[in-house]
Amino acid sequence: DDPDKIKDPVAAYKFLRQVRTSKRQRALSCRYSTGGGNPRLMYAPVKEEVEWDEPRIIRYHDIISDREIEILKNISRPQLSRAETTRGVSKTRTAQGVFLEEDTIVVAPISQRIADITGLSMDSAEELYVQNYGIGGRYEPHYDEWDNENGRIATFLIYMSDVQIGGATVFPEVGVALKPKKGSAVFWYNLHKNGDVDLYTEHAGCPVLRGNKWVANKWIHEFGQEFRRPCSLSYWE
Ligand SMILES: O=C(O)CCC(=O)C(=O)O
Ligand SMILES: [Fe+2]
Repeated sequence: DDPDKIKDPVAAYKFLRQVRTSKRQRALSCRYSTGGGNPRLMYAPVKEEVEWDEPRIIRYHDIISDREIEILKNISRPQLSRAETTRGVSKTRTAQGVFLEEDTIVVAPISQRIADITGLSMDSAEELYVQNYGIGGRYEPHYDEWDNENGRIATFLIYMSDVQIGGATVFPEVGVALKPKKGSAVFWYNLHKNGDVDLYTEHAGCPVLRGNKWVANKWIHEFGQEFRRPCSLSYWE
């Protein structure tokens, strides 16, 4: 039963709920990383956990403090409620979101940290996009990038809350479920090195059944990564 073929969203989520942390996922490794010797990370290595190998999905622990999270939520809240009145209701995404300007106190250091951790340039990245899901809030299966020039080469998804029940980020094509864990982030490339979309990166935000889910997305684009992530003609890289 493929969710794409299921038109009824309730049936689709019954399917997605079956996506569970697999044995393979648990066997993958965990280590401290300095981003390949980045001086800003040498004294405070980031705890890195491989959630999946193909596509490579990396979880970074404790990359944002509770204080920073509170500030981000406080900045976002009034703008979220304003967005609600002006926007039509999306059928595939029942969350409220806002892009935060880079020049606010907490946002710039977070971008710098993402650059240090991933080794990628933030020059062509989008502003940090904060989203809040209430009970029942969900995001149906989608790709972050489809077919644009200077597309979203990678996604850095920060969890700004735990969720009591539900709310996992799932990759139905590969069977990975990422449980929101406050202060952690997950990172993956949406594009192969040749620029094609990695079809295994389709993902969804499962409905929040109990609790309140906050995430922040940093979408990183292709331009500026030419020397950081060299392109390749090979499909599989
Ligand atoms: O909320 C999630 O777990 C996923 C969010 C997402 O995929 C997106 O905003 O593009
Ligand atoms: Fe997404």
